[in-house]
Amino acid sequence: MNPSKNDALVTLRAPDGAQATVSLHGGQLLSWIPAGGEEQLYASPLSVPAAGSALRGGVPVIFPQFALQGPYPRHGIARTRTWSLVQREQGVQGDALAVLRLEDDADTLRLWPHAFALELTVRIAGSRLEMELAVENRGEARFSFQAALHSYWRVQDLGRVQIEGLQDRRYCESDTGLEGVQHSHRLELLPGKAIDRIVYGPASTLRLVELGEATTRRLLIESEGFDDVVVWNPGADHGLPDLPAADWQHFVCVEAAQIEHPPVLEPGDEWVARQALTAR
Ligand SMILES: O=P(O)(O)OC[C@H]1O[C@@H](O)[C@H](O)[C@@H](O)[C@@H]1O
Repeated sequence: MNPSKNDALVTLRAPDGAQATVSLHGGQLLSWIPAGGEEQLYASPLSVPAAGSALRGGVPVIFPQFALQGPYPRHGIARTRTWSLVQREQGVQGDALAVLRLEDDADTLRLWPHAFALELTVRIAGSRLEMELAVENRGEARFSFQAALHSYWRVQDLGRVQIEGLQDRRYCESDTGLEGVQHSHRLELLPGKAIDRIVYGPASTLRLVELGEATTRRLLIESEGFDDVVVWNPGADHGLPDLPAADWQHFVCVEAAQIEHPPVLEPGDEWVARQALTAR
């Protein structure tokens, strides 16, 4: 990501040195550096904010549709819109937080005919990041939706990465429709080979583990309210114009998601889900 081309960045700094950057374009967390630690998120250097398009990297918000599982724009309408900053606090509780909001307007109503509000809260302190997504029905008719926090976790070398905690869960490969059950505790990624898998609930605590020469990096991923998880990497033959050719090996998406059972919201009702990350 080229920050100089993005004048809508909100930076957060906690008293202990933890830092984060959020883009109003897409309401998207782009960077998270735990106190005394290293960047945890991948953001493509070829991705620039542009009206109607999504940034590649960080944590795009998927709402109200996952991928092309319905008639609306791919991954919904939130990641391509400009959000507002409604609250920013630094140091009050020893942490830093930002609250971003997106409401329906004439454009969103053309794309998805419902009155809604989304609020994304990002809070950092020490080695922890918390993200909360709230969806409110501001209209007069009920609606259902899918949602995800499409998190691009930065890794040094995808070949050394495994995801722990998905055992005994059903999955579906999005590209082939192949269904199965994840039997082993560890999902090892095959470098160069694409993976695009929805793992269905119930939610559990996951660990992203990268085995290094000298040290092992661990990211604890806890979610609440999101039943499903998407594991995605486009592989070596990705052909994505906004991703450098070799960068597939420097991230894996582990997305907290609500896909299989879309929540139904009555007028005035709210749905809230969270993910919390701890870097170790
Ligand atoms: O290129 P996009 O629209 O950002 O989508 C990236 C990927 O996002 C993942 O969530 C989907 O499972 C993949 O199918 C998709 O390719």
